[in-house]
Amino acid sequence: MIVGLTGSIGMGKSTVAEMLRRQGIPVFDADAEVRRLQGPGGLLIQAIEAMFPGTTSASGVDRPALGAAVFGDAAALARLEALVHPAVARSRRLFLRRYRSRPIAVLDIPLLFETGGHRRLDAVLVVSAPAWKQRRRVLARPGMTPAKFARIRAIQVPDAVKRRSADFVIPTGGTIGQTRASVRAILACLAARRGR
Ligand SMILES: CC(C)(COP(=O)(O)OP(=O)(O)OC[C@H]1O[C@@H](n2cnc3c(N)ncnc32)[C@H](O)[C@@H]1O)[C@@H](O)C(=O)NCCC(=O)NCCS
Ligand SMILES: Nc1ncnc2c1ncn2[C@@H]1O[C@H](COP(=O)(O)OP(=O)(O)OP(=O)(O)O)[C@@H](O)[C@H]1O
Repeated sequence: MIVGLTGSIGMGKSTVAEMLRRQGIPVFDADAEVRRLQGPGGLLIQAIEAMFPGTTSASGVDRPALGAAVFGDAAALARLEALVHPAVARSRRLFLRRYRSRPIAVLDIPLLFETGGHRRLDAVLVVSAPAWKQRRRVLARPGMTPAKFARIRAIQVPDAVKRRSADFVIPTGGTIGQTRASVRAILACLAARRGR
């Protein structure tokens, strides 16, 4: 069973992904893959430098600089995505091949709905918290500003739409313990579905 995990900025994807890993479930982390491809010696560095001059150095992509170039400029973001997404898709295929004998493998993909990947999955999990909590969490991050947060929110599929399209919503507005309990309940439900 291939299960997608997604949610908007700061909703708790990484936190839930870690909980799933602790249950022994393989989780593909699309964001980590992007970081690897853009990090020191990463495969995409040269192409990104050619497209966005001055945004890379020996230590890889200067993420705040690249973010400033693409968040708020739809055409620039589309060009970057056209470079990054096929490379991530390749790694995802390798991951799925590697874990194909497992009962469940999870794909943690921030842009699952934005890229239409949800159509090829057996189930989609969406992490969701009230907008004010999302805002408070994100603005507490170093380097984040209200303007940058607004630009990112504007290009993401809204939380309400994601929730409507989910097979399971994982509420992340409460305590970590509550989130962990709902993750466990969903895993039990997926196991029961598999057995049917
Ligand atoms: C522009 C980059 C370098 C900025 O990096 P930075 O560390 O400052 O931000 P980070 O990656 O943590 O993203 C911040 C938030 O924006 C969201 N976000 C990132 N890229 C996109 C995008 N193309 N569309 C919508 N939201 C996005 C993330 O999910 C996250 O919620 C980086 O986000 C990037 O390379 N994005 C393009 C690749 C991509 O689409 N990645 C997302 C999923 S694979
Ligand atoms: N009940 C909860 N469930 C999940 N996260 C919680 C909860 N309560 C508080 N948090 C906090 O909210 C933050 C969520 O951040 P996390 O990095 O998991 O989000 P994300 O969706 O992966 O973000 P991004 O899209 O920016 O990568 C963490 O700091 C986490 O500790």
